[in-house]
Amino acid sequence: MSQTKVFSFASGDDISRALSEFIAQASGEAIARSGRFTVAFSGGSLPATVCRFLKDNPAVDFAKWHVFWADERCVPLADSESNFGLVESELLGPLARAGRAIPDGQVVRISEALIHNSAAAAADYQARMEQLFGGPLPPAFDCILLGIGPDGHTCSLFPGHPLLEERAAWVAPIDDSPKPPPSRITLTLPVVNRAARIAFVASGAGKRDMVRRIVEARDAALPAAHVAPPSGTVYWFLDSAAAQDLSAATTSRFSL
Ligand SMILES: O=C(O)[C@H](O)[C@@H](O)[C@H](O)[C@H](O)COP(=O)(O)O
Repeated sequence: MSQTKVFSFASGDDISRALSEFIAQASGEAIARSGRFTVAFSGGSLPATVCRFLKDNPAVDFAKWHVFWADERCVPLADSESNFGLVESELLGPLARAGRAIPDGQVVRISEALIHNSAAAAADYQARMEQLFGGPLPPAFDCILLGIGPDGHTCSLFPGHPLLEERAAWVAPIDDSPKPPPSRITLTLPVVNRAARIAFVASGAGKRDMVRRIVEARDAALPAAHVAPPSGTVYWFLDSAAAQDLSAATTSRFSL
């Protein structure tokens, strides 16, 4: 059974400070155990929220990080729609300028040569994952950072989409994403549900009903409700507006 911990914070800065501590701890434990920290980022508002203080956290040994994307849009890396681009501007660039760069070979981007063929891009991305993690079991990331959409999607796993049933591929293509752009690659549930830690990050009143339906009602129509790693923990980092519809008993004081 996966464990769930739900934290509510007064401000966006408080969420970002807590995420910086949380990720520093996850990274420190993983590096002490295995010599590396494997992490996957989503796009949307998440990279800015996660990296605001993290990029300056002196406790983090970024040289040991291996960075992946939970989902990526099939666009050039320099495109404003690129999820890589968000993490580049919020974390990778600032770290490099501060002399604390994550070695480039440990930053696993979508292959730009394959963005016009999402199936090939997904297969290539999975092959590069396999080089690091081996097989045949799906990779067990140390930490996956997820957002939720207004329809309850997470990664690029959308309500009612056949990709929710994918059990073989670790990385899958999607060419009919209801959220633009339509062509993307995404981690699948078998990978997401092997992670040691999942952190959902959501803020704003627009997410409050969705958060309640996922966290309390476990509404199976919502992809994010399928995130339940049997040997991992799911953490929710919410602002008070997004947490507003949750019962007081659901949230707990932030502690690591
Ligand atoms: O590529 C993407 O679109 C994202 O990875 C997506 O899954 C995102 O995390 C959610 O849509 C939430 O986005 P917001 O945090 O911006 O609401």
